[in-house]
Amino acid sequence: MSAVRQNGVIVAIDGPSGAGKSSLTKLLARRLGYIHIDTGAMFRAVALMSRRAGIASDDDAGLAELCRELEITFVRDGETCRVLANGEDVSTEIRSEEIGLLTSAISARKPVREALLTMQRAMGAKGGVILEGRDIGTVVFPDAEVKFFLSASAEERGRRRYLELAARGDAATLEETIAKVIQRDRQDEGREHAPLRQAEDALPIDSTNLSIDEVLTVMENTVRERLVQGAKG
Ligand SMILES: Nc1ncnc2c1ncn2[C@@H]1O[C@H](COP(=O)(O)OP(=O)(O)OP(=O)(O)O)[C@@H](O)[C@H]1O
Ligand SMILES: Nc1ccn([C@H]2C[C@H](O)[C@@H](COP(=O)(O)O)O2)c(=O)n1
Repeated sequence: MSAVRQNGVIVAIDGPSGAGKSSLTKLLARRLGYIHIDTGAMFRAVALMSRRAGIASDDDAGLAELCRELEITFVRDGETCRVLANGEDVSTEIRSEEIGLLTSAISARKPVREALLTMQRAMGAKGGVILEGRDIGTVVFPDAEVKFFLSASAEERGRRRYLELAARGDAATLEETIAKVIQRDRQDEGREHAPLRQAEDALPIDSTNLSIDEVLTVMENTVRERLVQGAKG
């Protein structure tokens, strides 16, 4: 356990698309009174702003300039958290499947990762935070006191995403959705910079056959045990 941070420990939750990271991070943050940092939303905001600016996903100079001018902030709105890009609420627009796929390409670019790495470390340095993403426990905060790697089968993650899309009126089929999940897994795992992988000291949780509440119980108990261990020194 590293030196005690000002506001509590840092919790890292990494894993592939549709594993349940955002759902569990929101619930765990509420239970612990911690701040939820959705790093995927930050990459999505960059992707959205790059598309608006007509910057190609492989234009590293253009993306670097965009990130230098971009301020991403999270603001609480009741039970939800809104994502602002230069003060504009982009919470809904960044969630489209089109932006999701563009984000996977954008997030592979080194200038984007370097810029968001600096922002994420600044957001979480004092602790009392839960960051969810693909590289939190391996790159952003390798010294995080608690790390989880949350996964589920591609079929189960595709099913979950399919239900989400159907609820939004999206006509994508289950087979198409599973294929897109697998495509994004390959892109996130196969990229050169900060690929998706489980940190050696992360607790793996396979949620394929677990409810959200069952996963939450494992996570909360683990964090609280680490907090007690840390308090003992
Ligand atoms: N253990 C679970 N059992 C059943 N459904 C789940 C479980 N975990 C999450 N879900 C559902 O799966 C969908 C995707 O969850 P969530 O958005 O939290 O995943 P994610 O890992 O953050 O995905 P992404 O990285 O693509 O944003 C949501 O509708 C959520 O309610
Ligand atoms: N720390 C992170 C978080 C996200 N990404 C990439 C991976 C996804 O392709 C995309 C969107 O993430 P999501 O909102 O679906 O969790 O952003 C990353 O590379 N590193």
